[in-house]
Amino acid sequence: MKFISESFEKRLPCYRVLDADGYLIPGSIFEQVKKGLALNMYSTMVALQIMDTIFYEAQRQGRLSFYLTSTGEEAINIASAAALTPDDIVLPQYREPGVLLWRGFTLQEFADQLFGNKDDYGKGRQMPIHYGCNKLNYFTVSSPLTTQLPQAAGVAYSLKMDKKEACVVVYFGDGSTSEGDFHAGLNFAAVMESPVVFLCRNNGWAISTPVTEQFRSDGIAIKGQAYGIRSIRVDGNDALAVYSAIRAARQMAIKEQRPILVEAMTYRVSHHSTSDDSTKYRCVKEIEQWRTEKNPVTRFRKWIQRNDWWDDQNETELRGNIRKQVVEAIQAAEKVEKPPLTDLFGDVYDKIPLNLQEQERFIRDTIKRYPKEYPSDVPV
Ligand SMILES: Cc1ncc(C[n+]2csc(CCOP(=O)(O)OP(=O)(O)O)c2C)c(N)n1
Ligand SMILES: [K+]
Repeated sequence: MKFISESFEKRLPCYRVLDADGYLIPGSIFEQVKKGLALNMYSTMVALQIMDTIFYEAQRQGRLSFYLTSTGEEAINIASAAALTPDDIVLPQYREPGVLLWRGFTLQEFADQLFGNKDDYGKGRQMPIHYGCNKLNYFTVSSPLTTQLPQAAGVAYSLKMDKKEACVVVYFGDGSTSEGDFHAGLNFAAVMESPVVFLCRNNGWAISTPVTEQFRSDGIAIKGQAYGIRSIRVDGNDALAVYSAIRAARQMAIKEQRPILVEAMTYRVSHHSTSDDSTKYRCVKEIEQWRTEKNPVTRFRKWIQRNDWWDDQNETELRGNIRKQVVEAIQAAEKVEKPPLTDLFGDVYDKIPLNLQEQERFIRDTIKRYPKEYPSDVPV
């Protein structure tokens, strides 16, 4: 009689290419990244940083109702996006706007969604940061955690039936793996042999819940094996490692028609969102260390600068340009009128159900009674 041990003698290794100081680790195997691609990746990481900083401040000024940054997870966002082709379908959680940025979503399109104006594709019906874009193969962010995983298994199965040269990439956090949908999604994809890359951003925290209170396993990658899914753990703050791992995962998913699980180790440097103060549950020293020494954008910059592809002047120009573009996008989005009130109720159900009809009557009455409390520019 032999029980399988609940623990492993050794933790799963973590795939790395660049060390903490941006030097190539001798002997590491990785996909070459040429100058053009490297500079595009770096510029987009910086754009994500700046977009996050300015939108976050706009929320603090009361101009936006909500915001959430990807600070510390720029390499996972951009390097994974760079490893895909535009035909690959993305099912995001909410901390991956960099994937959309990489695919060409403009700063104006981001700002329009955040302000919920009439140019927003969601017609202002979603909270800020719930981006989505049909033409860029990016499903709309949905707040209920982990619903995107079983959906991804299904979307990938449809690619399989259509014999497409593409896969699905589905993003989620460590906390999301505690939902039943995580297990349903992995098992479904394994059994149905769906070409999907499950990309877990293991950033240590699910709002105030640390991973130590989330699971007793050696992280997430090990769980793939239990479902019969090939898996890897990768340093999520190492853009070259993320790029290579996702390229390989995508290739295997499509060629071998199978799911792959990637666990990217990182840290959520920002507060969970603008509704959170993370210094209430974690120490400031830890946050600062990840913001500075372990910063994925700085690490990648050291590598491109050592290759003589980048200098301080390039940096100043890039940052100045992007800052200007973000501010202009905010100013333009603020001026665009809100969608008409009818859009709040139509366009979801074929026939508007009774409870929604009642809600519509209620809000119209309320606006009539308290006209000063509602913006006069909302067309009814
Ligand atoms: C089903 C469900 N339960 C709880 C929440 C509330 N909630 C929103 S974000 C979050 C933390 C998720 O953490 P994780 O998946 O690790 O992603 P991260 O925010 O760290 O990127 C929680 C609990 C929710 N949105 N949906
Ligand atoms: K979801």
